[in-house]
Amino acid sequence: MTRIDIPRDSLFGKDNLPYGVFSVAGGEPRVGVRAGDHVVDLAAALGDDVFARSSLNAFMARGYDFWTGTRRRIGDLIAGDVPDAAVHPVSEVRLHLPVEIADYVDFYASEHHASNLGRLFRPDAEPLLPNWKHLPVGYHGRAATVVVSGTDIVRPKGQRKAPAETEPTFGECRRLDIEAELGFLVGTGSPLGSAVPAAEFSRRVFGAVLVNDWSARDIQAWEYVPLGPFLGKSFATSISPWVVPLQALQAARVPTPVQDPRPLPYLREDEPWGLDIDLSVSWNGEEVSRPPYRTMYWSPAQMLAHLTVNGASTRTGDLYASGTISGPEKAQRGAFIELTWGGKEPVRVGGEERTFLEDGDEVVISATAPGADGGRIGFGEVRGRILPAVS
Ligand SMILES: O=C(O)/C=C/C(=O)CC(=O)CC(=O)O
Ligand SMILES: [Ca+2]
Ligand SMILES: [Mg+2]
Repeated sequence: MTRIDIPRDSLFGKDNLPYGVFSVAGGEPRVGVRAGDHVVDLAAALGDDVFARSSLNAFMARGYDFWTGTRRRIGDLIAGDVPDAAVHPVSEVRLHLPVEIADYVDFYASEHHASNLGRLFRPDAEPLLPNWKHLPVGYHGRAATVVVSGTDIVRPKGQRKAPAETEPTFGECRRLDIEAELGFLVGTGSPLGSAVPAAEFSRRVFGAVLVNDWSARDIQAWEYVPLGPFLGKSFATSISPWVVPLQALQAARVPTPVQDPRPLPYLREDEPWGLDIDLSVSWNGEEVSRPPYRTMYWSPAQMLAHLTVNGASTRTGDLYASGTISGPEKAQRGAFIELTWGGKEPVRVGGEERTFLEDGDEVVISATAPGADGGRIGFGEVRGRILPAVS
C-alpha cells in the first residue's frame, strides 16, 4: 500500500483532483485522477470498469450524482492507503486526449478580444457588432481535429489574399497565431427539441480544460465573410490533458462584468458563473501574456443556454470553448494578432523579434484558480510546437 504525499502548496491537492486518460509503458490507456505528483488508476482503485476505458466519456455519461459520489470516494481513498498497483508517478505516464470529442463550438465571449479583432479585421466599422452584447456569438468548429497537449501542429496551407494583393495565392500560412481559451465539456447531453436553462449548467457540464485554438489569420481573413471561420481554424485545436471538475471551480466563482443591456430572460443567471482564473501564455519559454478569465463578458452557463435555446441537442463529450481570453491591458491579450497589433508591433522572445509563429516555435498556456482550501488549483498546461508545412 502507498500513502500519497501531496505537498501543501501543490496545484493538484484534494480540492482539485482533475481527471485524465493515461497509460504506462506497455499498458492500455485508462482513466486516472491526479493527486499531487501522482496519478491514481481509478479502475484499479475503485474496481469500476467505467474507468477501464480510453476516454472519460462513459464516466461523464453517468451524470452528476455519480461524479459527486466518485469525487467523495477519491477524497476518502487518498486520505488513506492506496494499493501500490493503482499509483503511478505522473512523470512515468503518458497522457492522452481525455475525451472523445463529440461536437465543438467556439464562442467569442471576451469584449476586449472582440473589440481588438474588430479594429484589426474591420477597421472602418464599429469594433463590436450590434448583436455582440445581446447574445454570446459563436461558430461550430471541427471536433475531429481536437488534439491533446504535446501534439505537434503542422503549419496549414490554403488560400490567402492580403488587402493590397489583387488575387489570392495558395501556399503556407504566413500569419499563424494562437488563441488562449477555456473549454467546457458536456457530461450529460440534452435531447433534440429541448433547451438547457442556464441554471442547469453545473449539473450538465463535467469540467473544464485549457484550449489553444490555433488560427491561420491570413486564410481566415480571406475566407470568413459571410459564413465565419472555416479552414483558418479547423486544422487543429489543442486541449490540456487534465479535466478540472466543475466542482473544483466553485471557489473560483465570481460575478461576470455588468451586462448592459440586460440580456433576454433565457440568458439571465441568478448566480453568475464568472470565473477567477489566471492564464499564462509562454512563447519559446518566455511569458508574453497573462489573460484574466474574470474579465469575460458571457459566462459558460449563458453559453450553454444559448447553444441549446433553438432546441439543438447536446451529447456527452461536446466541447465548447469560451473564445480568446483578453483583458484590458496589452500584456493580457490571448492572441498574438492582438499582442503585436496585426504584426506591426513585434514582441521580443528569447532575444528574437516575433510577430506570428515561426516553424519550431513552441507555445505553452497554463492556468491556476483559487481552490477550496485557500490555496490554488492548477489546470496543468496545453503545449504545442509548430512543424513546417508539408510540401
Ligand atoms: O472578429 C473576427 O472576425 C474574428 C474573430 C476570431 O478569430 C476569434 C474566434 O475564433 C473566436 C474567439 O476565439 O474569440
Ligand atoms: Ca477561437
Ligand atoms: Mg482551432
